[in-house]
Amino acid sequence: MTIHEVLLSLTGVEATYNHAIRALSGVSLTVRTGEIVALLGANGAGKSTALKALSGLLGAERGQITAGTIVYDGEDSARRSPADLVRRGLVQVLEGRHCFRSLTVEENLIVGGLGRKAGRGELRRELDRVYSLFPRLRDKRGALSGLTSGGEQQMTAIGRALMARPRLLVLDEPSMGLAPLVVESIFAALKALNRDDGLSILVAEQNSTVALRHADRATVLENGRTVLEGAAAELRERDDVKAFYLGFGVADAA
Ligand SMILES: Nc1ncnc2c1ncn2[C@@H]1O[C@H](COP(=O)(O)OP(=O)(O)OP(=O)(O)O)[C@@H](O)[C@H]1O
Repeated sequence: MTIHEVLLSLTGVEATYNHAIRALSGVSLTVRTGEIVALLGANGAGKSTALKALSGLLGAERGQITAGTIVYDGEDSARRSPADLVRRGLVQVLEGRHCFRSLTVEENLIVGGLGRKAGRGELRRELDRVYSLFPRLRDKRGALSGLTSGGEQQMTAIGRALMARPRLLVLDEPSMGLAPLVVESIFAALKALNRDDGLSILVAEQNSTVALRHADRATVLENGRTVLEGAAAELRERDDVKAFYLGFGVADAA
């Protein structure tokens, strides 16, 4: 996949909740078109807050950006509403695989395409694309989402985001609580989207092993601050990185 211009950049972003709790104190990261970037860090490092800041969702949790800049597609993202950012192709899959539990899998997917003026034929083709990425969803398309497995709900949440035709897909811990084989199939689908459709992806993960295996680059947060940034292949090889930042013990890192 060819990597082009900068699609998203955060520079020195600081953020608080309720004007009191400092959650970010200097986050910088870049995503270029055609890239998969992993945002890594331990529990509470600030990954979710950084994602909410860049997709305009922080305000919904009484959060505020207090310093720094966020530029998406050449524009200050603070000047755009979350819905506007979605229309411009910045689509986020929230942590916790939110699905409309009383809608079927297929209805959930269709909801993702409603914000666009797509004809029936186009919607059908996009549904088929989602089903070819996640064949389990085709089998379960008539089932109520609330009655499907955790992995199927995560696939539905990702599929719904894809129906909005993102340019930058942002995911918050897609591996959370899922069996290793399911996690692999989700990351394999993300990789295929990146390779075949040129989709740019920013994925926050505590599971740094799987994220570093699939990403081009990674940014590591610690206590709300970017402490490291580099090619995923290089970070994968560095034992100090694994031991100090990525939650591996020294024995695991060896
Ligand atoms: N809605 C909120 N209100 C107040 N404080 C919050 C809120 N959400 C997160 N925080 C705090 O902000 C800090 C960063 O949390 P955040 O959820 O961004 O980290 P994270 O890296 O995504 O962690 P995790 O992997 O556990 O989700 C933490 O100290 C957390 O307690």
